[in-house]
Amino acid sequence: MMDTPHMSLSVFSSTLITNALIFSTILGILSYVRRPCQLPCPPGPKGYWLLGLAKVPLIKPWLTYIEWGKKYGDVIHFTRFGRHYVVINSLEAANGILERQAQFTSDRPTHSKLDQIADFERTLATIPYGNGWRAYRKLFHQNFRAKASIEYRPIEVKQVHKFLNGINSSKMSLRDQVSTLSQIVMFDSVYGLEISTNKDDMSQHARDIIELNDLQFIPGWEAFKGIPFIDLLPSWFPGGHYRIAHEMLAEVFKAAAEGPWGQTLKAMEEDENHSSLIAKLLSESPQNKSNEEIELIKNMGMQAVAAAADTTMSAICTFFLAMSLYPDVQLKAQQELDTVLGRGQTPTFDDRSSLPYVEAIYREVMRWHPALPVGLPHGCTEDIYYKGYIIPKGTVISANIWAMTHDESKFDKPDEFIPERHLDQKSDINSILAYGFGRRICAGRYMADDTTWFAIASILATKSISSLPNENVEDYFSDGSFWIDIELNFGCCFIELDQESGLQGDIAFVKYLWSRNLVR
Ligand code: HEM
Repeated sequence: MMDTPHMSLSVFSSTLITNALIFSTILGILSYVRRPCQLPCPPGPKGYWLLGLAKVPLIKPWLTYIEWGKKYGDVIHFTRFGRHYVVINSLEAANGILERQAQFTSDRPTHSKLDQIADFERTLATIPYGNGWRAYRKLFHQNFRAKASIEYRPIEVKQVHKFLNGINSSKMSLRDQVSTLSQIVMFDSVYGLEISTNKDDMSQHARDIIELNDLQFIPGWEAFKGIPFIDLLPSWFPGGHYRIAHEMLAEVFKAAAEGPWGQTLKAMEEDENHSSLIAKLLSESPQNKSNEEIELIKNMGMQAVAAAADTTMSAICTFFLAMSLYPDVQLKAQQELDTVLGRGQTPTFDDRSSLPYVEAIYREVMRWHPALPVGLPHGCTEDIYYKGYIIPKGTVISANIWAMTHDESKFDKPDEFIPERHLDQKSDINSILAYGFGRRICAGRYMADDTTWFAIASILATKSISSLPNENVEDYFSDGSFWIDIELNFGCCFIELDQESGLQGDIAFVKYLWSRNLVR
């Protein structure tokens, strides 16, 4: 077989299925045999004997899980290639599993050989639970907790004002401008560096991380990782593309960590007034810093930029979309701003508590279209129990944040954008479900909260958003784990899928690797 894009996809896919079937049957038997059987797993779609579900939903999967939930309940279990998956559809169950049993549900499913090839230990979001995660999370927390995040506000103000000044004259699309804003705030804060567009090399590396990772967040898609020896397959062999993709990720992680790091060290040498988080951390007792500590700081910078890139962009783009569709909401917010601040005045962070309607808009943005509708997958390190069911050790657990923020029993007309629903609620960041759960809750949420709120308030105070061309809201959103492309060209989710099938996802993934010349 030739190592070429011209290889027939049908031959490829049938071989892939055969291999997957053999491997997964073995895995299925092993996992079935070792599965504790005193209690049943939660109900869910069964798929094939031992193999489990051949197909998992890849197109807006959160909607399929809501449908499954109507049949199976709010905790759904399925297996794929011998791996156990649980999807949680309700806040009550998320509290019972991810919060109250957090000591056993705070892992990430990144223990395979492929995960090691990808170097997932470099990012806090993907490093397995344990001492490595604790040290990394501690460093992140010290620099991005509520109090520390206040330090970045002057940069947020500067960059949001720059964004507003350029918004009408920029040659970039609105999405690219918002994407640039989301990243520049982080580059400036962490490294003291400015990017001019989201197409800059440094910026592109951060986005490549997101793109290569996108499907990994969808429950069941990454089940192939458990197939024995998959990391050893040559690139031309069916399934060999997974190794290539994971090697690519390692390269991208490295480039994203080393590039801005090197530039910051240079800037520190050349400019004695250079200020940034990295410079601050390096100047604190530099002689006592071990190589491990230096690596951790370096990786934290890369993680911060990558984590902020598409999430913050998604939230701000969602805000633009909502304002274009709900002009009355926009008017009401502008009246509040005019009354509290005076017409044409831009807000400051000190004004936040005096602007309850603007606050409600921010909270509704986070509810209406959460940036990561199925969050990031948690891993289960022990057998745990919930309402008479067992969730076996090793299960990949996903919180369907979308289902929780569109729960009709809690939110009247959940598909509509109604900020008023938050007006009499206590303003507590920890109640924003879009930031996730338990010990793996978003480590950058205070800064994300500041940046997103400040952008929303400043845009409302200075601009009027007119209507966007498309009537169908869902058309503005991509199908994968990340959201939104205002121009409808699916910039966030790198694969357009036309069928709800795991195999289609694999084929689309191979096509993507070919199209980017990533298959060698
Ligand atoms: C609107 C913007 C953002 C949203 C909606 C968001 C959402 C999330 C979610 C859902 C998770 C997974 C939580 C879980 O596993 O249950 C997460 C993890 C994470 N986020 Fe954010 N995020 C945002 C912005 C940011 C920013 C700006 C940073 C960096 C300063 C950041 C850093 C992280 C990190 C490091 C993790 C991994 C934490 C861990 O695994 O221990 N995020 N985020």
